Amino acid sequence: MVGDKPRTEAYRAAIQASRHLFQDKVVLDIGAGTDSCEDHSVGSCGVRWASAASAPYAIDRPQTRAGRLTRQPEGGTGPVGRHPQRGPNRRTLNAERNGFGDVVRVVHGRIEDVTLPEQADVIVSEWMGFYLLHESMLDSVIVGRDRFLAPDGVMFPDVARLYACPSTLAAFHCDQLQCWSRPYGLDLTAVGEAARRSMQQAPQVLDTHPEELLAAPELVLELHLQYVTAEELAAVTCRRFVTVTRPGPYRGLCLWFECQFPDGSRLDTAPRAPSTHWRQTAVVLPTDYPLEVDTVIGWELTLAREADGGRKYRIALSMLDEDDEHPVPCGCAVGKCRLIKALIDKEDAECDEG
Ligand SMILES: C[S@@+](CC[C@H](N)C(=O)[O-])C[C@H]1O[C@@H](n2cnc3c(N)ncnc32)[C@H](O)[C@@H]1O
Repeated sequence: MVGDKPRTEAYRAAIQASRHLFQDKVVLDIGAGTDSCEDHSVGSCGVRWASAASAPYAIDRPQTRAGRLTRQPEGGTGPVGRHPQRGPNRRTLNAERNGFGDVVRVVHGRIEDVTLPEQADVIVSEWMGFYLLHESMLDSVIVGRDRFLAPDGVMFPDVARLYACPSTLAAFHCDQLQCWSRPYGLDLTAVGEAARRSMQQAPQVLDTHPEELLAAPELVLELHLQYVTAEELAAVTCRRFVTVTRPGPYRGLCLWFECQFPDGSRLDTAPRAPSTHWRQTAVVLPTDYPLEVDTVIGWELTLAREADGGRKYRIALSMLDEDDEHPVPCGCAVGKCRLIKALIDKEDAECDEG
């Protein structure tokens, strides 16, 4: 993840642009560690804000090998250092080698279980999973927010949005499915069909090209991290009708997200943005639907948390009939939807003027 430059740079730039939010503040980094080296001390984001905050707490789950990189006092097993008000502190090699050994307060534990001596002015976290919600730790961040964020505190990032768009999934189709049609003059389409069936069971993580998108992207979900609740994340259903702007075979829905920081900057994982480790996610349809420009198509996407209490989601995608009820407002080209949208836009403009 540290190697994911667009991700890490987005946090770095946003933190630098918001130094006033961190200056002399109590800051909590939930999930501060880096999984890759199992130094659950201070990851790439944490070390960057540590210099500005007066009390940066770096929290991550205890791992068996965490102690290896956590510096202990000569011959002892306890934490190093004791802050007069804030109590004992662990020093870690990451924090130390970046000059913040005495500043960062490392807490090993789940955010759900740890205790802190004070409330936080800012909560920083990089919690996003594939298509935002998959195996995401947002539920834990919500618990952390409710336990530790001061009433006028700030979430960092503060908004997250999930988008979806019908796609040809052309590159993916070529790599994973088409290759089975006539390799070496043999008809192996049965293997391709089986592969496509298995893809219905799980969303596919892949890089897509903007030219594979068949219509304008639609906003599926907008989360305001200050307020969102775990209950709201249990099941998300989105119905959309869109007008096709590019002809091609419709093979599935492409999903991606963006996160917005308090300074307005964004971490964008769209097909047009530099690739991140999240890439995009495809929900693959059972068969191809050839589409012409100006066709109106409808889809319904449901993301439902698995009943086992884990962090996984079940995704279902279905096609809607053009005559099914359209949401209001709807961005498609059907006359009725255009009219309603024009009326709503007019009312909004009048409100803004008034
Ligand atoms: C994406 S990684 C963090 C990356 C790191 N902040 C960086 O900048 O490189 C997410 C981290 O959250 C931690 N985590 C997941 N659930 C947690 C919880 N309930 N409490 C504390 N940490 C948690 C994981 O152990 C993992 O290290």
